[in-house]
Amino acid sequence: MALSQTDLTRIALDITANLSNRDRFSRLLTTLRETLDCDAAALLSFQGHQFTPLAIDGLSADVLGRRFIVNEHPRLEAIARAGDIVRFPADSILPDPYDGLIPNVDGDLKVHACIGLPLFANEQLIGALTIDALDPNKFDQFSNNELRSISAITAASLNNALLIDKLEKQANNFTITSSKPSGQLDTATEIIGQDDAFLALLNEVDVVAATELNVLILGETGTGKELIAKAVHQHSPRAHKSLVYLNCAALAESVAESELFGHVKGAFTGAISHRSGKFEVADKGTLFLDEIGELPLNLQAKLLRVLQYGDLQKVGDDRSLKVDVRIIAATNKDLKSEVLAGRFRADLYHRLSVFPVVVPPLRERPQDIHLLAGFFVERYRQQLQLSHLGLDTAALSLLKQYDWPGNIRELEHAIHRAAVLARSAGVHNGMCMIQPQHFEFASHHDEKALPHKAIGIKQSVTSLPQMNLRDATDQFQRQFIEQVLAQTESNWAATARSLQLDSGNLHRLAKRLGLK
Ligand SMILES: Nc1ncnc2c1ncn2[C@@H]1O[C@H](COP(=O)(O)OP(=O)(O)OP(=O)(O)O)[C@@H](O)[C@H]1O
Repeated sequence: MALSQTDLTRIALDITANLSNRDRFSRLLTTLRETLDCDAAALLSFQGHQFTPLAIDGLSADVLGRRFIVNEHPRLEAIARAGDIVRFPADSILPDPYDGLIPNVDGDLKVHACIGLPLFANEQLIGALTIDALDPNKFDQFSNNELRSISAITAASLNNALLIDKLEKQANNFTITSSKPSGQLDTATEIIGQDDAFLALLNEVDVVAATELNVLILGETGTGKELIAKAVHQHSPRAHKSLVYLNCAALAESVAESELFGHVKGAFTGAISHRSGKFEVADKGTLFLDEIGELPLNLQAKLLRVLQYGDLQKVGDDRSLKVDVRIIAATNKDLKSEVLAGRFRADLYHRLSVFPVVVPPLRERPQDIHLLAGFFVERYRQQLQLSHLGLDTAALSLLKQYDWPGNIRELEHAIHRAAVLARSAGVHNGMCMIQPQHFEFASHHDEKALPHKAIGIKQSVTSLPQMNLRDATDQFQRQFIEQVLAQTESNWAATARSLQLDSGNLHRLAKRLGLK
């Protein structure tokens, strides 16, 4: 027997230690790695055809943020189906999901020892433990029965943790679903983040969601305000009703009032039929007013009236209409200064800011960078149909050094672009690796605190030659808009005027370029 009673007792004690789940699982994995003398180990939970890493040891930090959809990863699929320990032959042709993800080991993991231990509770698969070693004979000394004992102890611990999570409604695996129009399938977006401040925010979301209070979501661009707004709605008693979205920055002045409140036939030239506004569509549900700081003053007065009395008038109609709508508003502006500057009504501000929620910028959540990076790497691995996509250690540390003025959206775009460049650089040993040079900011990352706006257009044009025309044009537009935005202190309406663009068009362009 290769495993002693003491080893098993040590494993059992580790998981009963009075620690948070996260710490308990990391400790368990460290003990397992030492006991089994393996090079990498991972504990994953299983839900809805997906494995989610809960703790990893010996693997690249970004693995924690990856979400492994079972039918995309043949080894994990084999573990999920097996019902018992799976020992993969050292030369198994099934690709290993961790290929290239063991730091300091060349991308090629092809011949190595790998065992999967499915974890069950009441005959239901709740997770898996995977152990990998570079020496192909490493695990020969352990009998299946010994491995089953480890599996049973781990499964019991995981099951307990999941039950506690459920009871406490812990918010660290918040998932929100978004209904796509025209009968498309619902997609789920997980809100990734384990930083303490971020978990506190998710807790606030849970608390306020249960009430009828209006919510004001504050935070820099790209921090995830829209995702938080969806989470508030989906955790609220209105979840079964609509969540209606309106971007106040994209409202063309001529139709803004009708967009919000609707119009009756003949109200103005072109009003050939009755039209419901967003408020009416959101009746009994939630209206999400994104970029509320951009709402023109005349409409602020009308919005205030609906919030005060719950009734509205359609354009061209004298009658008023009662609506029951919960408002969630979001802005990346400092609304208090907007009030002081006379650009935002104080009374509306007070109505909206009953429950302000502040989403922290990514640079204040440094521990979440590798999670989010892993999450997006796996997303673009799938989208680009690559069998393996890794982020090398230097690239990951570069991501951690950068200050992310465009926050999570910028990180997502950076990973997408880097994945495309890594793919074009070629696949080696079945592995595609994202490296520091695949990030746009790599060349000036020493100037960490340097905001985007300070990067001279001329300077970056000289570093464009390996791009195609479209990417180069996008980059130029992005930087040009950023410079004008900097001059207007992030006032989108003023930026649109300066660029002589319609604000709706600027909004769409900025979204496409990843600026919004
Ligand atoms: N915690 C998170 N986990 C996973 N994805 C996230 C998270 N936060 C944001 N994202 C993703 O980042 C992108 C930007 O998020 P979102 O649109 O919610 O930001 P925002 O703060 O509303 O931006 P803006 O102020 O520019 O409208 C989206 O693709 C979103 O899905």
